[in-house]
Amino acid sequence: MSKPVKAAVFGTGSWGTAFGMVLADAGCEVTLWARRAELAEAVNSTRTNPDYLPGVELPENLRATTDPAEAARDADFTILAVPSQTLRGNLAEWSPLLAPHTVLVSLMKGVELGSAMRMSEVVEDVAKVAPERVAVVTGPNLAREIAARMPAAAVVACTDEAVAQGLQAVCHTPYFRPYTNTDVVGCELGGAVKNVIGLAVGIADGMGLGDNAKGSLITRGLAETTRLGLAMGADPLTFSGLAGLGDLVATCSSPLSRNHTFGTNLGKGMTLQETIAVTKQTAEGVKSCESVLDLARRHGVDMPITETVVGIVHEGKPPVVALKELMSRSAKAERR
Ligand SMILES: NC(=O)C1=CN([C@@H]2O[C@H](COP(=O)(O)OP(=O)(O)OC[C@H]3O[C@@H](n4cnc5c(N)ncnc54)[C@H](O)[C@@H]3O)[C@@H](O)[C@H]2O)C=CC1
Ligand SMILES: O=C(CO)COP(=O)(O)O
Repeated sequence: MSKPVKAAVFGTGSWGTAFGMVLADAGCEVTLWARRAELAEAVNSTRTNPDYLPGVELPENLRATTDPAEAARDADFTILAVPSQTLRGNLAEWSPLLAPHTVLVSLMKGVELGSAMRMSEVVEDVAKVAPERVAVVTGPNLAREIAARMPAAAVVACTDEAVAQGLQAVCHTPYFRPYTNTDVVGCELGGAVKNVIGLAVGIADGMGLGDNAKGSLITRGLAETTRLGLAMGADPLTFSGLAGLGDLVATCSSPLSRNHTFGTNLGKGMTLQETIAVTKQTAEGVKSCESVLDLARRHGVDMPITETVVGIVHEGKPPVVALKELMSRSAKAERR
């Protein structure tokens, strides 16, 4: 019998744990790296992650450690599931420990502040690996639903299709159906920008603006994501797939989305500080809206919804004022 595939998952938060469970259900031997000893101990002794996925029973072939070397040892796939803005520092510590043959896999949906780099670019830069050794998992994958083994499709993207197919094979389960894609740029942009649009839709929901507003924001959000993607060399068709429309719809309709919920709280009138205080998990769009706008400006692309979110979240613009400005922009053709 061949040896089981080994996977290391760095980050024992919601998605790291849930995706670790997917890999374990698909037959991999999975080791989660946790920052806190109490959490690693709880995973190993109770087979649950009480902090991030309470009530979910984790498989036997998944364990946790706080030792990054132990997690990384001999891993065929090294999965990265930490906040986008801490990845660079985290990976600098872990890089020397990685197995030489390992494929690095980003689960993260953000863009680095300052550099405006996508997560796979940060991985290549810090771990000094070629793009063919870096893959991305994205799509409509709310962690709590996956952890409940509710059905979902996903995208595994890598510039090397054979590598994407290898990852697809090791995370395919009866409830998790991954498709391959070689458009890494488009897949990562879809994931990062949908968080910003999720914030916008949440704000609109919190203000009680109705479902027409939601449909309009999702569609125009997808239009500005596609404009940015085209300027960055992505395949526009990626944005009508799971990494684009699929994830936008899930995020913008679900109370499980942290970005959507964050926006809803702002739209209801909470201050930024109050909203941050009640948000226990990573809402990537809060920081990445600034780096997405940075990318848009670098590429000369107009992204009015992203600009509006930055105005509300980082510049203290009242949502009612932002709405008025967005609606009174000069009239345009739908496609240009
Ligand atoms: N939760 C979800 O439904 C999904 C999340 N994602 C993406 O996955 C990434 C991770 O998100 P979640 O697991 O949901 O977040 P989370 O907030 O549930 O967990 C974050 C994890 O990172 C760790 N962490 C926080 N700060 C750290 C630091 N300075 N150094 C090292 N580790 C640190 C935390 O201890 C925790 O284990 C994000 O980019 C998110 O957009 C993608 C798809 C679904
Ligand atoms: O990316 C996600 C679903 O695909 C999770 O969205 P949130 O980070 O907003 O919870």
